[in-house]
Amino acid sequence: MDWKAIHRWLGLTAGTLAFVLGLTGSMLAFDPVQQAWQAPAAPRDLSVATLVERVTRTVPGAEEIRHLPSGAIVVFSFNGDQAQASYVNPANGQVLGAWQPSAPPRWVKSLHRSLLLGDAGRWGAAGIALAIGLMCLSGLVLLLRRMGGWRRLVARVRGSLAQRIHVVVGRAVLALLLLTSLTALTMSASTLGLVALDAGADPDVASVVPGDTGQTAPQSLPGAQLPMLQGLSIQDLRKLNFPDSADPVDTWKVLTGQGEVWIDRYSGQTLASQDTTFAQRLYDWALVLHTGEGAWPWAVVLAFVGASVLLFWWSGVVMWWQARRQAPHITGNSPLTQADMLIFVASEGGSTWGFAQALQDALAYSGHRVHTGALEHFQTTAATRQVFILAATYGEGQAPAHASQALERIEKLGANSVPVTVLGFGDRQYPAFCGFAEALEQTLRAQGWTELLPLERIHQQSAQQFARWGEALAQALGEPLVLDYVPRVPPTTPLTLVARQAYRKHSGEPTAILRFAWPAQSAMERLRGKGLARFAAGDLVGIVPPGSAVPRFYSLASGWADGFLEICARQMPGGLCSTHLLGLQVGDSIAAFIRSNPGFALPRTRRPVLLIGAGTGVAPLAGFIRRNDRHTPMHLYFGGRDPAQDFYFGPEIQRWLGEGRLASVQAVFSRVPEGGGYVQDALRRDAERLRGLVAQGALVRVCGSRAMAKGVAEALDAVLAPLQLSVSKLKAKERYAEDVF
Ligand SMILES: Cc1cc2nc3c(=O)[nH]c(=O)nc-3n(C[C@H](O)[C@H](O)[C@H](O)COP(=O)(O)O)c2cc1C
Repeated sequence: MDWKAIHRWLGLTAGTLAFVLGLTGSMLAFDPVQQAWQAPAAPRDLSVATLVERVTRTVPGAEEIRHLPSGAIVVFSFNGDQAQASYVNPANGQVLGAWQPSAPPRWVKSLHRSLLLGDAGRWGAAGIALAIGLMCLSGLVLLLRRMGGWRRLVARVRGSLAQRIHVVVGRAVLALLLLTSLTALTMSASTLGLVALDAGADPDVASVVPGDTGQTAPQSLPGAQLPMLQGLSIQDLRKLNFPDSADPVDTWKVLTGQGEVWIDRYSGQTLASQDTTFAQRLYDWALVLHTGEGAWPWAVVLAFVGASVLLFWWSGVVMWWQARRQAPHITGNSPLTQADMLIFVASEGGSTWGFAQALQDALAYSGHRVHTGALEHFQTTAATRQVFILAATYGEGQAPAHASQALERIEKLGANSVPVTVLGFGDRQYPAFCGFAEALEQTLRAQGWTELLPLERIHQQSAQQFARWGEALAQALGEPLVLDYVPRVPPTTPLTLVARQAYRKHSGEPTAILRFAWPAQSAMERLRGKGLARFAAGDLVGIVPPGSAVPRFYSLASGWADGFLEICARQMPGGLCSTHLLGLQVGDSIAAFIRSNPGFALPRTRRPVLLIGAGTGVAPLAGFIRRNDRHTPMHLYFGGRDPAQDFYFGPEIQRWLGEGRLASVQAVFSRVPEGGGYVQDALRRDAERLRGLVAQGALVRVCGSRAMAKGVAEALDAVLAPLQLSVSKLKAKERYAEDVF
């Protein structure tokens, strides 16, 4: 079943009306809260008989006593021709003031119940309640799929702001919202007459007038002397009707949660009783659960649930809009049966379609007929010469929703001689990096499909990595091929260089720590989301060099709170961006934007933190240490080549040690005698100590080249084996994150 389509379709249609119900529901929820404040609640141990006695004294002509869900007591009376309803203090019967039926304006109620459309509207409102229930169910399925199962349901949420809001709010209120929609349906069923709640006609009862004594009119028993009322606690009473003074055969009528009872006004005997039906009890429960009547703390919860619909609706629409913007608009698609090159895509957020378009354009440019489609349509035709699968991974190594059946489909199809090449898209911060692409690769090979290129895995939609894959592809095809993927670049802000510290002036590639300032922003600009986004150490700054549309990303060595933006840039041979950066003079500007890297950010923690970095990879780690005002025990392992050349942040590191921001540092250098080798060698030597830190719950952050990160992971796997732990287990617990380049 396509849960996503159901969820999205319902959200965009019924969701907009659900937003109205949520808003009005929230407003209505204030009523029980206000009611609870209006009059004192009756004490628990008060008997109805005592209350009747007090009321008879203070309210002449009392006809009815109601015990409101809020706990307050209201007495209805007739004073001459004047009907009155007053709050009464149950402790002494004193009249407190006139009773106001209900505070919220009628139209709010009417909008909530029937959209101001009478009976047809009631059906509409019930339909929306049903739709909300279905959205809750489909939402749960999608939530589980996104997070990767029940066990990971509470894990940190990733994605765009709208996605995070949708998921976080969903986790908090899904069950409550489902309950609200079910209770609404229960209530609608009775209002629409689908179930009968009437207990049936009142029994035909009458008080028996005692035999004529010949002198006076027969005396009614005062309410205070009725045995039934003496034994009835006010907590159980809902409503008590006094016998009509003008009708000698009228009776007392008592309504409780259990049912109705009629009492003879002379003898105090019970004349008849009627039990509450199951349907009535159900309705009563639904009423309390849906309205919070008589349970003001619950009403407050309901107000939040109502308001959450607003957030759902807004974030849902934004998510839909974002997905639409990224939706596949493949241009220049050839018909499947005529294409010699097929591209199949599996994407959740839509970005992989952009890569497919670049591949399609490049292949078409070299004269191929190319067809691009979604992976669930995987197939080959007589014309097919090559197949490429571009697949993103979600959840814990899962397929994007639309391609959830693709593996099974491929398993059922027999292989033929057409080579199928898989290109995975993912993020190294997830334990199952490109897990779905790997599963596809395995299945295809097991089925006997050949390949033009082995599986390649693209980290964080890297345009550079994709271009390198394109070069390998061009070589394998024996054709000139240029993959020109132009990512969508957010608006940039000019940053001005305010300081630079150069390293390696004499040998090796020049490197510099560059510090930038950003233009001042007014509060209004910030509100409108203009200017540089706030950032923390470990987030990325995207820099668009002049003459290119493709940004390069650098890890940030500072946070917004530091008041400057700092990176450590190394000259890449022939690198457009690094040449630009290293050529900057103080006062020059660059065009930049922020990309958050939430998986790598360091949460506030008291646990020990193990920071492992090599070369310029120490930059984000330096940013973490710089902000460590709380003196969390941070331990740094730094790997360089030569302390005279590339001990980046060396003097600062010494200072941070002295200030207690850094608990210890192990710096090793691979190109000098007795330098200590590589950083992974230092880890192996410190195995015992590291096991101790990890056993204390340490968080680990690793930053550096891909080869270095691999070496570190292997070394730590060996170190942690005696603890029955591994890097992938720590990753799954979100205790280990890498930032590799
Ligand atoms: C909620 C969520 C879960 C993800 N799970 C994984 C994962 O388990 N493994 C992985 O390698 N990448 C994972 N990613 C990263 C995406 O696969 C990666 O960003 C990909 O480029 C997105 O492509 P798309 O926009 O076409 O869907 C996840 C991303 C999100 C937002």
